[in-house]
Amino acid sequence: MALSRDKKDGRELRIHENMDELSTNLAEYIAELSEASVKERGAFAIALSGGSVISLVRKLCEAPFNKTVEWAKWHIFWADERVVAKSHVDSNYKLLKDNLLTKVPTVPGHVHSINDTVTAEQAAEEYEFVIRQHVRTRVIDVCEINDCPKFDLILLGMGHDGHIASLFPNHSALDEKELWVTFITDSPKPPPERITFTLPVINSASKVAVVVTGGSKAEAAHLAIDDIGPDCPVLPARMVRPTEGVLVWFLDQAAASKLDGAIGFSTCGSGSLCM
Ligand SMILES: O=C1O[C@H](COP(=O)(O)O)[C@@H](O)[C@H](O)[C@H]1O
Repeated sequence: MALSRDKKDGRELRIHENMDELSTNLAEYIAELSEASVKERGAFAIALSGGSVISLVRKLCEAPFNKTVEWAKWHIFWADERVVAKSHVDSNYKLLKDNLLTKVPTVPGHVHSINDTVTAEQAAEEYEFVIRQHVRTRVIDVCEINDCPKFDLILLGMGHDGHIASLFPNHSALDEKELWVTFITDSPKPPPERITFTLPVINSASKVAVVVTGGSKAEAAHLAIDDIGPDCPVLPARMVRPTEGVLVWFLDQAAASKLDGAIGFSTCGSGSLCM
């Protein structure tokens, strides 16, 4: 069992001894949310990002998840996408297709990737339109506070610089308040052209999970999670604060190594961490 720590403000930290434990715990979490959403609303609307988190969701292709999850009820979106061809190695769609979509019985018509034949600006506009249609039919729930889409789960990774989705530090896209999906053409991490959910959409989700692994992201995890005080740099990951929803951080021990109190994490039995 992973160490689970609840922060005062409703955030939850789950710290895992190794990647296998993390991916199992993440798969269980996603499967439980899927089951609950299907029972309550008849659908599970999930938005995923790209990057290293996708190798961790591969566990869903294994037993028991491959058989128990109601894949036909999944409606799959991307929290961010690189504006490249779907067959390109940088495509977040291709990453998920290769790692999950070709291995479990999702419904092709429920997989909502961007139009890769238009500009980043047009792709963002079209993608927002697609999401609006799904909110209208309540395949995606709606947040009563701001009428934003309320995804059942938004699954994010975090970059070394603290970026989430394609929202990078000090970028004007972080200030977007009206649009649900915006575009950038100057991503500091290649490729430059991307579309991304905006913070209002991310923070309207029912559940947001941020997955961070590896010691090279430990400093960013510390700056994103701990109470740093007024001099804290503005990290996009720190701006993930679901208004009504729940935020869960999934970390491995290396990524958690610089968190306040990390000195007290120790192994206490097979696969467990305790403080
Ligand atoms: O460019 C991106 O980077 C982040 C983080 O990727 P990682 O490989 O360092 O985990 C990812 O979450 C995002 O979707 C992607 O477009």
